[in-house]
Amino acid sequence: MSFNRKKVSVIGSGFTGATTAFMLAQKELADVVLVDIPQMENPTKGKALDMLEAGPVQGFDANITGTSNYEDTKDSDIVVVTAGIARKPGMSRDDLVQTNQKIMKSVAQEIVKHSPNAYVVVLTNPVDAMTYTLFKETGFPKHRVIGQSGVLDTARFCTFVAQELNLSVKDITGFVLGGHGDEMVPLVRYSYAGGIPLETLIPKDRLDAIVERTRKGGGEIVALLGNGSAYYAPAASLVQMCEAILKDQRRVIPTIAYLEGEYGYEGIYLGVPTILGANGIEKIIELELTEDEKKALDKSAEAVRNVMGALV
Ligand SMILES: NC(=O)C1=CN([C@@H]2O[C@H](COP(=O)(O)OP(=O)(O)OC[C@H]3O[C@@H](n4cnc5c(N)ncnc54)[C@H](O)[C@@H]3O)[C@@H](O)[C@H]2O)C=CC1
Ligand SMILES: O=C([O-])CC(=O)C(=O)O
Repeated sequence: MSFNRKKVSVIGSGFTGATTAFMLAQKELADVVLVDIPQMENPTKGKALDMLEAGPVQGFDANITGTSNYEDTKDSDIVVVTAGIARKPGMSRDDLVQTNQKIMKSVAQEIVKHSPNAYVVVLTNPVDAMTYTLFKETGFPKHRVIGQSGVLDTARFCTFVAQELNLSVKDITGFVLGGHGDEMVPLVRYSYAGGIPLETLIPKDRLDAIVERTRKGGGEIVALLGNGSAYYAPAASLVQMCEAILKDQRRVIPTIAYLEGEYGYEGIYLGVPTILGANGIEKIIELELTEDEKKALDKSAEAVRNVMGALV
C-alpha cells in the first residue's frame, strides 16, 4: 500500500534527529526517512521501527523508515539536517565548526542529488555558519535554506518568563534575534504576557536575569546532561518550522535567514523575524530597533562572522 503523503527526511538519527522524526510522525505531518552513516544503519532502522510501532498505540498514520542510503530520501519535501557532533561540557558551539562543516558538505551533495527541490532546515551547530555552508554547497535559493535557533531561544525565554509570572506559557510571546550563541538578542521590548508588555510586569533586574539565562540556555542543559546537548525543545522547534512550511501557515517565526542588506548586514545567515510558509522564508520582517538593541545585534552578527571566518 502506498499513500500520497508529504515526505520529510531527517539527516542524523541521534538525539535531535530521532526526536524530531518521532514528533513529525506523531503530528502526522509527513512520512519520515531517518538517515545516518552506514556504521549506524542498524540502530537507525531499529529506532525507526520502534517509532513506527508506537503508531497503533498513539493512533498516528505516518511511515517511518531508517536507512543509510540516500536513495531512500528521493524527492523529499523537506530535508532536516541534524547530522554532526554535539558539544560536551566546557566546549562552545563554535568548537564544532570544522568537523561539522565537512559533514555539511557531504550532506549537501546528497540533498542536491536526491531532492533538488527540497526545503532544507538546519539544526547542526554552529548553526548560523552551518546554514550558510548548506546554502553555498547546495546552491539552493536562500528562501529554501533555513536555520533553526530563534524558535528554541524564544521558547526558553518564554519558559523562564512564564515561571517568573506564574502564568501559562500559552500567553507569553517573545522574540530572540541574532546568532545562536551567548551574544543572542532577546528583544524584551517586543515581548508580552497576554498582550501586556513584559517591562511593565517584571522588574528590570529580574528581566535582565531571564535574558542572561536565555543566552546561556543551551549551555545550562549541556552542563546538566554531561554527554550531549538539548534535544526535546530543539526537535519541537524544528517540527514547528516544518509544519509552517508543509501547511503553508505563513507564521511569524524567528529563523536563521540569509541577509542581503536587511538590518544593515550583507552575505550572512542570522536569526531574524520571518514569515514561514509554503515557499520557505516568504519574507524577512525588519523591526525598528533602538540604538542599544542594534548594537547588541551588531555584536551578535560579529560573533557569527568570526565563526564564518573559520570555514574552509
Ligand atoms: N541549532 C540548535 O538550536 C541546536 C543545534 N544542535 C546541534 O545539532 C547537532 C546534532 O545534535 P544531537 O542530535 O544531539 O547529536 P547526536 O550525536 O546525538 O547525533 C548526531 C548524529 O549525526 C550522525 N552523523 C554524523 N555524520 C553524519 C553524516 N555524514 N550523515 C548522516 N548522519 C551523520 C551521527 O552518527 C549521529 O547519530 C549538533 O551539532 C548539535 O550541536 C542541537 C540542539 C539545538
Ligand atoms: O547548546 C548546544 O550545544 C545545543 C544548542 O544549540 C542548544 O541547546 O541551544
